[in-house]
Amino acid sequence: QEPGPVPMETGSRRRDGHAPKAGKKACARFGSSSDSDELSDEDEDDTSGLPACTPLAAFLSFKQDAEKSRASEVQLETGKQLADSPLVAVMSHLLTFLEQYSHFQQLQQQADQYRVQLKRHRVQHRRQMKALRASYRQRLRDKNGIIGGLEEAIGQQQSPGPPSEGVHRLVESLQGLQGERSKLRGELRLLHSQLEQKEKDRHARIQAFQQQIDELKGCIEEREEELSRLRTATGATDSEKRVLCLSAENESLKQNLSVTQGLLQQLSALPSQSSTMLIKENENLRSRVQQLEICLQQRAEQLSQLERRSEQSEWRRAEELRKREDRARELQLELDRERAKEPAVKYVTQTVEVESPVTVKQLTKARQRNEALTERLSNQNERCRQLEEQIRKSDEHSCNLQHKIAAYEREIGKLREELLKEIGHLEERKEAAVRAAASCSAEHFQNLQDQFFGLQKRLTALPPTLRSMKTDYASLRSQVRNFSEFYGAAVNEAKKQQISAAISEMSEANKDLLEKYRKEVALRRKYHEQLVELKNIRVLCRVKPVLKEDQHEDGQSVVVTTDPNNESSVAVLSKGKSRVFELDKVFHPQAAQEEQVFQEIEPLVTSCIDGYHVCIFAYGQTGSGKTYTMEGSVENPGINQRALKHLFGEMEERKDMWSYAVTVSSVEIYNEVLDLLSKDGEKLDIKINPDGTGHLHVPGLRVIEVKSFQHIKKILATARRNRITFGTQMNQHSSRSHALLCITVQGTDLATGSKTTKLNLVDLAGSERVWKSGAEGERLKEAQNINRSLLALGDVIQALRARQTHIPFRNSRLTYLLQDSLGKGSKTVMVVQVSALESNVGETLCSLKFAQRVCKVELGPAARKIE
Ligand SMILES: Nc1ncnc2c1ncn2[C@@H]1O[C@H](COP(=O)(O)OP(=O)(O)OP(=O)(O)O)[C@@H](O)[C@H]1O
Repeated sequence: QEPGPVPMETGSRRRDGHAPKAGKKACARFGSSSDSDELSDEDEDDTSGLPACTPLAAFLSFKQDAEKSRASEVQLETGKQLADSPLVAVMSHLLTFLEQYSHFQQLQQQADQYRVQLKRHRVQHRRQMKALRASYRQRLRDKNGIIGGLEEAIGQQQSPGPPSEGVHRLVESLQGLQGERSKLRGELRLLHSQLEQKEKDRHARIQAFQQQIDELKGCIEEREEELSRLRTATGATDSEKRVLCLSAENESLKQNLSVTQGLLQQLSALPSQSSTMLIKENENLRSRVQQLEICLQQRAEQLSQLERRSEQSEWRRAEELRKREDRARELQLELDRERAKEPAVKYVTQTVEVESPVTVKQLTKARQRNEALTERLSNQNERCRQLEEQIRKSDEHSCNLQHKIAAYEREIGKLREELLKEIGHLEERKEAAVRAAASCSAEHFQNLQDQFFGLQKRLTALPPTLRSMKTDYASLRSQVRNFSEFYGAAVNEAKKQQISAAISEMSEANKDLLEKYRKEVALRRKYHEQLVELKNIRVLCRVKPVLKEDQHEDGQSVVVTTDPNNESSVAVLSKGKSRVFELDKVFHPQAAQEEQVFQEIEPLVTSCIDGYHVCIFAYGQTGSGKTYTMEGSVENPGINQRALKHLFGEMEERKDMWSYAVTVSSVEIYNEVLDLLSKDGEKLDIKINPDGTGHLHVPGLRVIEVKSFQHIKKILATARRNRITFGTQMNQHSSRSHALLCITVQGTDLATGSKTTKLNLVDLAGSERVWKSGAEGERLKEAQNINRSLLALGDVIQALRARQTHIPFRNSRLTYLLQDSLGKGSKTVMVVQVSALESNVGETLCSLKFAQRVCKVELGPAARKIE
């Protein structure tokens, strides 16, 4: 049963586990909320509830379809379907996982929405705070203006004259207002600090909330990862874990949901707190305004009292003035009356003057009194004028004050209206914000509740599914267990069969290979023998190891290298270039005398017994190890001794069929030909044998017949002792001559006749550069002779290579003596000795070039010397 299209594709979360673009965008914006305080309109639009078409809905519809089709399938093919039930169980597993996955997606969406909502609330709160602060500032400014105006008025009142009692009171009231203002300022500061504190608390709470959301998100992501892992992974043992994990996840989801609800309630509580704070502040402001109004009314009353008092004092003054005027008029009238009675008075006065001095005195007193009264009257008049002036001024002042009070009252009325308007506006906005937040919170709460109920329903529906999954899983596990056993047995069987087949195949192949290898070896041997027979000259190269005594120059490097994978090539590094020489065989510096070097020579020595002339000679610069290779040391003998030992061994093996006679002679070519085996070092010469064979011989040369290997060892020791050596700068025991050990083997077989063969073992003197070896006098002469004879050998080789008709054997005693060995029908081996040191690179190159030339020489097929 195919599961059909994957429902995840229709959801807002993609298969690769990334959040959808809108959600991501909201997250990114929320993360960078510190950068921008304002929330864009787009953000506000984004957060209007859950999406209508969720992946869960799509998934559920898909699941229903799948279940329907599954039921129909079950009805149709009951017996057959039972066999496929594990597959169906796996499908239901997968569907449950998908359900969980879509639920995780929903949770994440909710978390995103919470974040956006929180941000919006925060922005709104900030706006409100900002407006409140601005209104406070404005009010403070207005009050400052009012107080400034009052202060100005007081200053104006104080400047013209001495302040009256009313003015004092006004100043006092102004001072009270100023105190009030400072108090208000203090309150405002307190409010500011409280606001800041609240802001900080709110910020901390928002951060804590954000952290919780992040944790929730991380948890959801972990679950997602785990789900994806579970989804991708298959296998029987994981299913049980999956069931446990899912139940644990459901529990944690429940907890998360309750936490989120609590956070939401907190969120919805936040705007109401801010609104209560605003109401309180508004009330405070109103009470302040009322206080100010009361204060103003009091001041108005005070002013009216002042006016009344001033009116009363004016009236009193006017009354007193009137009384005084009346009195003055009465006095004037009395005076006039008195004046009118002048004669009588005059008479009386005269009488009085005449009659009584007492009366005169009384008269003067009366006059004085009259003058004082007149003065008093004038003073009273002056005082009245002053009072009138003062009354006029106080009238003017009170009029001004009344104007100002009216203006203040107007301003206060305006302010009150504005303030009321503002308060009303703020209240409206606050109520609208509270209403919006409450509706939004209620809506979200409702949504969350719905989801919670949905989740609860699903959770209640989960256990039977889990039980069915468990049973399916148990059956699957038993199947898988049986399958693994069966599979293991089958695999073991197959492996055994495979292994045995492979072993038999391998042994067959090995047999074939062995056979082929044997054939190859035989063929190689055959071809090699054919080649040797055809070419009959082989060139071997031996590289001398770097010894301690050779490193007398510091910083000498090794320039000759051998290739372990290619035994016929040697490379020389000269002037930064590597030159490779191809020879028949190259021995590496650590090659042993027996194991490597002699083994290569051994077949040739054997062929000497078989009836061939064999010549082995060592060539190379002085000190390169020629004598070491040919003679060797007492502990580690060279080719000479090993060849003779091998020869005697072979003869011993063939003694039943053959009888052998071996003779040995040894000559040294040192300026002259000398016999190394005679005691006095007799001088000899090379001649053609008079026996008619055309072979060369040295008349007078001591030829010793040897019977055993021990005997020959003694002869070799004698020859070594008699050989001329001197110390040079290149070699402490430099051989100053070419030494030739000539072994003649005469074998006799009654059936086939007899044969005589020669084995020439030649240790040539080393070529040397006299400026290097420091040769002088006798050594110089020796060196010249040596080099001359080696040159002659080079010429012979060149002629042989070029297949010239005339080979210049007679140009030197060396070539003359080696004529038989280098001529046609012989088997020859040249061992080229080279030094690996950089200081000898020139000589090494010369030796190797010569060796390569020799390599190209063909002596023609070897011929058995059977008589
Ligand atoms: N393969 C080797 N292993 C160890 N020592 C060696 C080897 N080859 C040469 N020597 C040492 O190097 C020194 C010089 O060698 P040798 O006398 O054989 O050189 P040479 O070519 O015969 O020189 P000359 O032509 O002057 O007689 C000797 O002391 C010898 O023991």
